[in-house]
Amino acid sequence: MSVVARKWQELAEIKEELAGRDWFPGTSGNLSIKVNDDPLLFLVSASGKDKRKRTMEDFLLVDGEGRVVEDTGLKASAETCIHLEVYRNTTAGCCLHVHTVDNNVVSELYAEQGFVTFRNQELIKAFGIWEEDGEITVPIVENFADLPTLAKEVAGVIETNTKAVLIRNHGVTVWGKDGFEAKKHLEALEFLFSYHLKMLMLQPRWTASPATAAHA
Ligand SMILES: CSC[C@@H](O)[C@@H](O)C(=O)COP(=O)(O)O
Ligand SMILES: [Zn+2]
Repeated sequence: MSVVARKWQELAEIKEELAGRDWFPGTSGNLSIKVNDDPLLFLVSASGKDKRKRTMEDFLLVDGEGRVVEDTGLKASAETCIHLEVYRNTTAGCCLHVHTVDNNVVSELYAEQGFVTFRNQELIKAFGIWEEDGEITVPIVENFADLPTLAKEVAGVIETNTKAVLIRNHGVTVWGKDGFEAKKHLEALEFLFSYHLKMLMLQPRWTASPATAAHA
């Protein structure tokens, strides 16, 4: 099996799992997986499709400039430029983007602060953070209809330890060294978002930490 075929299958399986969680409402979301480092080549989902369906046309091969390598008449994800920035600025091997109610609400709650930090949660270990007081911070950027502008915003907040970026009232973009790690990071983050919002609903004055007290 060729590398492209292998990576295609890996991404298709991840897509199916995320679809099973209902994380692709209204054709939203996109996924990519690196096929080659240098020159950069990655598979990215086709634009505007129902990502809950598995077809032979789900992904397109794209180069380091975001250009489709082989014209199949399909369009690569409108947000390919964001995936491109992730590959340019990190060592990611896979990048996942989903719109969920939880990630949208958290992005809106902490938009002014520009980030959200999670502490005191076992699942923080999913990010490879094993310290007693480990924490994970997710930067939040404004949403822009102009996608090259949005991609630059995302690139601008990526630091060495950044694993994800929240886009305000839009969704989250998460990555990992491979498909397994990217999915692990995404699942852990959505757990943290959901826990955070449930605690706030039960105890409106609850704060995960002083650093996330902006809503109090
Ligand atoms: C109507 S879905 C929202 C889209 O504008 C976009 O944010 C998205 O996530 C999917 O875009 P796509 O071009 O299909 O990859
Ligand atoms: Zn989106």
